[in-house]
Amino acid sequence: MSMSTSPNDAFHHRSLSSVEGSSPTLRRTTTGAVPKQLKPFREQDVKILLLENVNQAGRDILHGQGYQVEALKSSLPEDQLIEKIKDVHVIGIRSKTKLTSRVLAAAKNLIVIGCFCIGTNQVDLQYAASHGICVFNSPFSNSRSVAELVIGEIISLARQLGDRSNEMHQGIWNKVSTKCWEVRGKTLGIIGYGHIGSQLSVLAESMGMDVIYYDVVNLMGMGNARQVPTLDQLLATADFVTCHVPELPETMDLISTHQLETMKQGSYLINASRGSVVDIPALIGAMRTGKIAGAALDVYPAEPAGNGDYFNNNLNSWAEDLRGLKNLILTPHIGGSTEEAQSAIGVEVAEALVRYVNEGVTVGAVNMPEVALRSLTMDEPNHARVIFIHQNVPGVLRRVNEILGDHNVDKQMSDSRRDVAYLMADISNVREVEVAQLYRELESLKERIITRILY
Ligand SMILES: NC(=O)c1ccc[n+]([C@@H]2O[C@H](COP(=O)([O-])OP(=O)(O)OC[C@H]3O[C@@H](n4cnc5c(N)ncnc54)[C@H](O)[C@@H]3O)[C@@H](O)[C@H]2O)c1
Ligand SMILES: O=C(O)[C@H](O)COP(=O)(O)O
Repeated sequence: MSMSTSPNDAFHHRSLSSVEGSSPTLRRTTTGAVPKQLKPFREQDVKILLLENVNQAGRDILHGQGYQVEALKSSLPEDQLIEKIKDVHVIGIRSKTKLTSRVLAAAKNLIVIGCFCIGTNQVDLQYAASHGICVFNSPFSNSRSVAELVIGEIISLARQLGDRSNEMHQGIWNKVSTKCWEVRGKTLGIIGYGHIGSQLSVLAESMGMDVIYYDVVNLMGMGNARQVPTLDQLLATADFVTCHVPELPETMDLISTHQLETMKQGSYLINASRGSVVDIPALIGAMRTGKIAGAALDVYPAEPAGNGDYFNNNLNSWAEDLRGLKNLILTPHIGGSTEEAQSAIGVEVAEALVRYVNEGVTVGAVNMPEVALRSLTMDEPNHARVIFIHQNVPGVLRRVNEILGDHNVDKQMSDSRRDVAYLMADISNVREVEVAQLYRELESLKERIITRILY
């Protein structure tokens, strides 16, 4: 049957969503049945691609819904990603997979992205929003893990633990105390006092450190920690400087030659935020002169796609210079890699994806307005939930409500964020043929980005 000839057929095939140029593939569960929850399609038709070894706890939740889940251990090169993303309705990634506008343009069926991590800099959030693709992350489930790693690094740098351990592995006994320090009484300077920075502040104070921090926002300090007005003041005062800012144009090379010169002689630098935040050639220079006595890096401008890949000059031209430095701890982006953090993130993001796919709820989204209506129950038979993502321009709500006005609208919520608006409405006592008509009318509005009708 041709899809364009039958309203029912168009409705069936497009009941999850319609994106310009997509090939609709999803169908409803059973014709005419009273849904227990809003399930607009057979769950087994929902295709999910998970990259970068998303935790089992998250995979179990998605499998538990009956979705088709393909999980890969590493990220994919762009050409392979473009091929794979064409088909899927949901993609789950971590920090390495770059979802650029070029990649997303190929994702014709995609309705939602789950970042199973904190950072969302790897996704073109604006492009995604303007194409009706919702993005979720896990804003703080790995914050504690990062803070604990940094505490370990502060002590390791102060005691040159990495070097002593390497020497012992080579059979060399080298017992030294020169330039090895207690951390008690030393000053920790935290750049970016958000979820991670503030956790770290508490842990550092409990070891007897003085804590200062610099942030673009005015924030209350934990314990005795105090905010300083300028980055230069922090750099000139701290014995240990640690970066916990997001990747933004303003944080690119936040620590470069001038900042390293401003730091105290023999101080230490830690970066577990993003690789773009520290100018690594400048750091190499400062460590060679002894200005910086030690450093710990967990993140790099370019990172290998998966385990077993090389970290060398082919990836970053200075990698081998870096590897030759003393008292430098290099870790492969493991700040958030603990069992606790990964399973918590897996559950949190997978649940957000399920809520979005099944109920259209955007609470916690990072690029869409946050909209929720309570779940429908058995007491509300023959309901349909209309989701209309549209351009945020005057007059659309009036036109949408003219269309919905022929039905009994039980509840409705609408909100906007920048250029994109999200409307959700539950209508009752609606027959399938009416829903199909409703769908077509909403789709005909020129401001429409995506229409979904869940029933
Ligand atoms: N290494 C890892 O595995 C790992 C794990 C989690 C997060 N991260 C990175 O750490 C970053 C910080 O995480 P978070 O959860 O603490 O984020 P957050 O958003 O809670 O805090 C970031 C803080 O940085 C501040 N900030 C922004 N721009 C700034 C600037 N130019 N100068 C000073 N302060 C600035 C913000 O105001 C905010 O208070 C994340 O964006 C992510 O990139 C890395
Ligand atoms: O943004 C984050 O949460 C961290 O950088 C961790 O990223 P990962 O999940 O890729 O290890």
